[in-house]
Amino acid sequence: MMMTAIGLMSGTSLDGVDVALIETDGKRVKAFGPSGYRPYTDKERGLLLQALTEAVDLPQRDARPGILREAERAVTIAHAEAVATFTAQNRITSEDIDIVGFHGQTVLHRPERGLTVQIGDAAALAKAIHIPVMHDFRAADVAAGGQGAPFVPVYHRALAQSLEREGPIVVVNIGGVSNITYIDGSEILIACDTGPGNALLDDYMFRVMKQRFDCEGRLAAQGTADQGWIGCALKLPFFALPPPKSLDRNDFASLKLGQMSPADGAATLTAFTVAAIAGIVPLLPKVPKSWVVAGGGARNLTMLRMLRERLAPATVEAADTLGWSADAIEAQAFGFLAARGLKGLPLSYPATTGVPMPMTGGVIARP
Ligand SMILES: Nc1ncnc2c1ncn2[C@@H]1O[C@H](COP(=O)(O)OP(=O)(O)OP(=O)(O)O)[C@@H](O)[C@H]1O
Ligand SMILES: CC(=O)N[C@H]1[C@@H]2OC[C@@H](O2)[C@@H](O)[C@@H]1O[C@H](C)C(=O)O
Repeated sequence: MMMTAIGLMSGTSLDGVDVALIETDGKRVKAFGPSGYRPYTDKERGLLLQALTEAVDLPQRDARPGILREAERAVTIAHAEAVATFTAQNRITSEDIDIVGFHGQTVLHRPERGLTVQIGDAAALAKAIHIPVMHDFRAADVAAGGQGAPFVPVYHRALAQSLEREGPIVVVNIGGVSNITYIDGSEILIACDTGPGNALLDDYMFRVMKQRFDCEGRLAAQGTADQGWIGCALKLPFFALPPPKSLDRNDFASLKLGQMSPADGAATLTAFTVAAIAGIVPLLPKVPKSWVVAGGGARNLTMLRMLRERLAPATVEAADTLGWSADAIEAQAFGFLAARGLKGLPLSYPATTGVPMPMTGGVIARP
C-alpha cells in the first residue's frame, strides 16, 4: 500500500527543520513531493547549543532537567510551525497525509551507555498538526545493543536501486557529522558515521569569522590545510574502528587548531572532514567506484573538490545532479522510515548499526 508521508529532520548542524513529502510503500519511492525548511532563530539555536551542553550528564533518555524542558518546547513549536507553513504553502490538508516521521533533535548520543536522546514532544506535535506522528526511531536499536545511528541507509539503498552507476556505490551525507552507506547490489548494505561533517567548521567559522558556515567553501579555498594536524587528529581510536560505528555531534569538539590564519583553519577543518571520509575506504569490503554526496556539505565546493582529489579514480557527484535533493534527503528518509515502521519493516541491520538482528522501530503518537 502506497502512503503519503511527511518527514521532519532537525540535524546536528542545529540550523533548522527540514520538511519533505514522499510517496512510498516503505520499500521503494513512488514520488518525491515538495520540500521546505524552517530555520531556527538565533535565540532557538542558542537554546539548543545550551541544551547540548546540559545534556552531557543526562541519566536517562526521558529526563528533561533545566534548560532541556524549554529546548524541547522550542523544538516542538518549530516543527509544528514547519508543518503548518509547509502544508499551507503546498495546499495540503491533514487528511492527505498518512504519517509524519519526526526525528526530533539529538542532544546526546552515547550508545555505549544505552543512551540516545532526541528531544521533541511527539504527542503535542500530533495534536497540533492533526496527523499521526512516528518518533523515537533510534530507541529500540540502542536498547537492543545497536549504535542507534545511522538510520538513513535503508533510504539511500531505495534511492540507489534506480541509479545507473558502477558499484560499489557509497552515499555520503555531510551534515554536522558525516555518515556513509555502502551499497553493493541489492543485498550488501554497510553503514557508519565517518567523523566530522560541517559541525567543527561551522563552530570555527562562528568563533573566528562570526559567520554561520563557510559559504560554498570560499574561505577554505583561500587557505592551505595543515596536513600534520590532520594526521595527528586521525590517530584518534574512532577512525581505526570498522563499521558500524556512530558519533555524538561534539565528539571532536576538544580538537583545537594551532595558530593559523582563518583561511588555513577553514582549509584544515574541511580537509579533515574529507580525510576522515576517505579513511573509511580501507575498512570497506571493496573500493567504491561511485560516490554520491548529500547534506549541506554538498554545497561546499572546496569540500567537493577535495573529495574528488582524495577519492579518484572513483566518481564523486553531488546528490542534486542525480535528481535527488541534497537538502531534503534526510527529511525524506524519515518519511520513508515512518512508512517502514508502520509496516513493521526493518529500519536498521547488523551491518548498519551493529544491532544483533534486523530491527524495526518508531513509536506512534496519535492526534
Ligand atoms: N551554501 C553552503 N555552502 C557551504 N556549506 C553549506 C552551505 N549550505 C549549507 N552548508 C553546510 O551544511 C550544514 C547543514 O547541513 P545539513 O542540513 O545536511 O546538516 P544536518 O542535517 O543538520 O546534520 P546531520 O546530517 O549531521 O544531522 C550547514 O551547517 C553548513 O555547514
Ligand atoms: C544520533 C544522531 O542523531 N545521529 C545523526 C548525526 O547526524 C549525522 C550522523 O550523526 C547520523 O548518524 C545521524 O543522523 C542521520 C540522519 C542518520 O541517522 O542516518
